[in-house]
Amino acid sequence: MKKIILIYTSMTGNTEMLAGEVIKGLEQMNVELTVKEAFDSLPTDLLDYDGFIIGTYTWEGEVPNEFMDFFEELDHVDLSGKKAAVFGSGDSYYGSTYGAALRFFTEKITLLGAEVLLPNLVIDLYPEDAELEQCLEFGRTFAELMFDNS
Ligand SMILES: Cc1cc2nc3c(=O)[nH]c(=O)nc-3n(C[C@H](O)[C@H](O)[C@H](O)COP(=O)(O)O)c2cc1C
Repeated sequence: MKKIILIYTSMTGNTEMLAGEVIKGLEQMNVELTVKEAFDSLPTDLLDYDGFIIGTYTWEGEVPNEFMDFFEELDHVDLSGKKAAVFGSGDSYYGSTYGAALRFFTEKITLLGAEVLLPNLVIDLYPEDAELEQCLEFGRTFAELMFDNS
């Protein structure tokens, strides 16, 4: 069974709602899932899993505080062979920095050797029903692609 860890942070609950649906999608598949919050996680946690999913909002064009140490310490971890995906809530009002934290994560984990299986899923603020459905599909598809890639 494939082992997947989902690590997320959410200040006002939007990314948490998205995470709930991604988790449901993953749970519909035959995977062993661990869920942790960013403040409670270390990049070395990723080494114990076949795949990982990051859920994050964006704060002033940056990775939010709760993920900052994790993000910086990632540089010391070899992610070769790991499958990954990134999702989160942002606010399109912020224009060029809309969902920027997701892009920072994707760029870094790619450089560190991870294979990003899906395009980043950024949702504008609070998710509507159709967007919750997209999150569920995101989780299901991630699990499916992990099997296809093995
Ligand atoms: C001070 C401040 C700065 C923000 N900066 C950005 C930003 O640069 N880019 C973006 O996409 N969203 C930005 N946001 C919006 C949050 O990412 C958005 O509200 C998100 O839904 C919060 O997710 P959460 O509910 O999971 O905490 C900012 C919000 C605040 C209050």
